[in-house]
Amino acid sequence: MKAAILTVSDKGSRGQREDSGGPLLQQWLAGQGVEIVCTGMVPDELEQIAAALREWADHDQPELILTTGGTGVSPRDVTPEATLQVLDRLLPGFGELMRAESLKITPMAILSRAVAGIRKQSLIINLPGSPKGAIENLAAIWAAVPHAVSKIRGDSADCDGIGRRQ
Ligand SMILES: Nc1ncnc2c1ncn2[C@@H]1O[C@H](COP(=O)(O)OP(=O)(O)OP(=O)(O)O)[C@@H](O)[C@H]1O
Ligand SMILES: Nc1nc2c(c(=O)[nH]1)N[C@H]1C(S)=C(S)[C@@H](COP(=O)(O)O)O[C@H]1N2
Repeated sequence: MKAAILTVSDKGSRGQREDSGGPLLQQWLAGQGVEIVCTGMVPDELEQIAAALREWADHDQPELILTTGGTGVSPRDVTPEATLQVLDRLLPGFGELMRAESLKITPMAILSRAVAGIRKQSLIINLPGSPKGAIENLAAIWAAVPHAVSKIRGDSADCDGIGRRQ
């Protein structure tokens, strides 16, 4: 599986804060055997976020595109709106499960407006900006990702018993 990671951060883009979220996600994904083919950082600007997602989904075509940051309630948090602009199809369950699992960790999980969905052949998932939060959310939904990306690409794998909790 190939993946891309987009860090959405005003401070990071201004060089005011080292992006620790992006590299941590790369490390976690490498542990799952995922090849990182694109990484990038943009400020919390809707058009820039949307342009990066379109570019990667339409040209680089990684199976998985993760964003980290900008999913909260701060005035400049617009990652979900940018993501919805570029999606062909919405996958509500990813955001639902991320919030449900995160609520077991922090009540602040209700502040996450993260969305996920499909653009062409890429699965796009929003993660929160805090590095710890990003990993927690990714781990919460990871069991469904390999099957999701194979079905998005038209593989005929059937769904019976896939990832069933033991
Ligand atoms: N607790 C944290 N520790 C380290 N880095 C963080 C933390 N929270 C956020 N970041 C970095 O900021 C990025 C954007 O996350 P978030 O949207 O929460 O930032 P912010 O705090 O709203 O401010 P900004 O958008 O200016 O970075 C993250 O991808 C990560 O690189
Ligand atoms: N698992 C988990 N989910 C989490 C968090 C966290 O620390 N752990 N942070 C919450 C907080 S404080 C916010 S503001 C929202 C959105 O974060 P973002 O604005 O950094 O994207 O994610 C929420 N979801």
